[in-house]
Amino acid sequence: GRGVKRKADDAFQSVSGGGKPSAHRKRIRVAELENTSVDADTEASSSGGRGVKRKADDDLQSDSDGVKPYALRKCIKAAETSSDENSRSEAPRALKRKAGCLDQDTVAAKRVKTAQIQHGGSSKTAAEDRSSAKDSSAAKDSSSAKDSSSGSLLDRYVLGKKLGEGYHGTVYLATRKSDGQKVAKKL
Ligand SMILES: Nc1ncnc2c1ncn2[C@@H]1O[C@H](COP(=O)(O)OP(=O)(O)OP(=O)(O)O)[C@@H](O)[C@H]1O
Repeated sequence: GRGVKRKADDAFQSVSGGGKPSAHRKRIRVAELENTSVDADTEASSSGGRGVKRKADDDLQSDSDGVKPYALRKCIKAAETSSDENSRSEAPRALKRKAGCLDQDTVAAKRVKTAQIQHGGSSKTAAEDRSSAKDSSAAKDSSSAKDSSSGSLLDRYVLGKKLGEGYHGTVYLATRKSDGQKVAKKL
């Protein structure tokens, strides 16, 4: 309750206190925080007390690392929050997603979905999607070195439609003659 009220007051001050220089306003805020530090500690178990303490830390941080870009500061804050709350695994995942770091499974699953859409869809489950994606990328990886220079590729695979284009080549849907497995082949 108190934390929320103080936060609202701070926000009001920062909007309406345009006349005061910011250094002066900061000093006032630090003085306020120092005066209420005992309160903040005793209230540590309630949400208001923690909020005040965290806000004070944030303010100090934004003073010291003013040169860091906004996104970087946000990342640092999220990382700190996650280390504060050890039991939560959401924050690192969110960070990863934010940074655009998709793991390999996700990328493979996306690719299979793309292929399915192009072929009019199928009734495979997500698990099957993933495993077949792995199969196709494994097949692509293991055979590309051998096949690129030899003419044996067409002996072992029946090439299908074009799936897409990368920087280093074009990817085709292919069927392995030996077992009928559909794979993605990059030529
Ligand atoms: N297994 C797959 N299923 C469906 N489509 C695929 C598959 N693999 C690749 N593609 C399609 O082919 C395109 C090119 O794939 P590729 O793996 O060559 O991409 P890339 O890694 O960007 O290329 P490069 O390695 O040459 O830079 C993809 O964007 C995708 O549309």
